[in-house]
Amino acid sequence: MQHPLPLSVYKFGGASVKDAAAIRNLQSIIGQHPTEQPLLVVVSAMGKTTNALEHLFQLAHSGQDYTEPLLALRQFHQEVAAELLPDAPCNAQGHVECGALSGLLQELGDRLGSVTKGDYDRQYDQIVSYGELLATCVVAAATGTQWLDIRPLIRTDHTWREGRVDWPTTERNLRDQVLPLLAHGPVLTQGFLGGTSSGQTTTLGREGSDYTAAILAYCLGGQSVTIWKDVAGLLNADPKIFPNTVRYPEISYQETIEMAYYGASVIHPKTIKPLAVRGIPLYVKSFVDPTAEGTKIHDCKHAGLVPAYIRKTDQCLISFESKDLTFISEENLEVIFGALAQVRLKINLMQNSAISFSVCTDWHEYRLRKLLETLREQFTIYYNTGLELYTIKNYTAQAITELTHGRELLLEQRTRQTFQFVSRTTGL
Ligand SMILES: Nc1ncnc2c1ncn2[C@@H]1O[C@H](COP(=O)(O)OP(=O)(O)O)[C@@H](O)[C@H]1O
Ligand SMILES: N[C@@H](CC(=O)OP(=O)(O)O)C(=O)O
Repeated sequence: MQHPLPLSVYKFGGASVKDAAAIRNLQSIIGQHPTEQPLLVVVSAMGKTTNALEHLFQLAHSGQDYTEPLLALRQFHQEVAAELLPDAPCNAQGHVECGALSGLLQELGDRLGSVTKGDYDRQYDQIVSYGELLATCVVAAATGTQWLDIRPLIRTDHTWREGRVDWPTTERNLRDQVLPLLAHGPVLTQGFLGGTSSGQTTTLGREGSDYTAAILAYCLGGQSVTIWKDVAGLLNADPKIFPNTVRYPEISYQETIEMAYYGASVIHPKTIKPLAVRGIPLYVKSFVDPTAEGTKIHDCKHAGLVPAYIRKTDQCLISFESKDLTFISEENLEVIFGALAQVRLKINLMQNSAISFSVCTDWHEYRLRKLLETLREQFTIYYNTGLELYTIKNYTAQAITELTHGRELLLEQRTRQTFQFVSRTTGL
């Protein structure tokens, strides 16, 4: 079944649903969408709920008491629901009836109670996914949109915490199940979530709701995706870190993919590819000023973009030296790459010299420990933690001088468009 009019996909992240006032603002934004045009809305967990769920899961997994933080999470959702739905009836416990909210909160408590030792990543997904389920329940009730459980539709493999999408099955599921619903008005669903063939919940990687919006637009033939943020659009740097930022009115998929890859946290790195493949434009707009222009990301050419600055914190620089002072050969590199892939440490930057090979990765203590266990026999390994990785895209000599001034550079690298360095954390 094909929808007769072009479909728009809107995505609202944690900041845009952080409390009742933010959800009313969301309601006003979707209310301005032409009623005759199909709209699919993707919503993330409210505010910092995903962090709170991670914390709850860690407590449960390590056998510690989680009663208070669970109560706080319950109360937060119930209070927001009560504020948004003042006329709704209350249940036997005195909580406002808000779709499946009470049932989901009960389920979350039960699941936390049955967390067992081991099997960390699979159990993480079963718990942390409640953020999006709870948020969509509240937002759908408040906005009168159709609530959709996305987990049986976005099919992934069993890579817990970073499910890999089975595109043909997902496309078939979405077309069969979602297109008929869109004919009856806006549909609202969860970002970040998927499900396996055996019906278990997976997550798509932290901050993965942008990616969900792209999956939906790709599979359903969307005409555009709009992600609503607390910034004016895609800027040349994170305004929370760098002063005097500049907005890009339009920018290519290619430039954006590179910025996201280097760590610009405004867009999840996996978001762009599905959109580029089907030529679907991505708009980044401000939920604070919804009529402002924002940024259009599409297939365009531009000359002379201003330099973009990206900082990745919590970095670790690992250096491998061959024990017998032989050269770093292809055989050695194969072993190192294999071990990095096995422990799921992603390389953010790498460099080799005759007897040493260095990689900069995100800091994950447990994964690094496993890496050291695997490679200790074969290599002498040094590592530094508490580092930052800076990238300047489309750099100028002046941009490099200003950013590196007064810093000790542990490693630097330059291509024609990109300058990167690793330094100790000092702040800007
Ligand atoms: N290049 C950039 N342009 C705009 N915002 C950026 C950029 N890089 C990082 N950010 C940060 O991204 C934030 C918005 O993304 P995020 O917090 O993930 O939103 P949400 O979770 O609400 O979807 C902004 O508040 C800003 O601090
Ligand atoms: N709630 C998830 C997924 C997500 O994308 O969130 P946000 O849109 O708020 O970045 C997370 O915090 O990782």
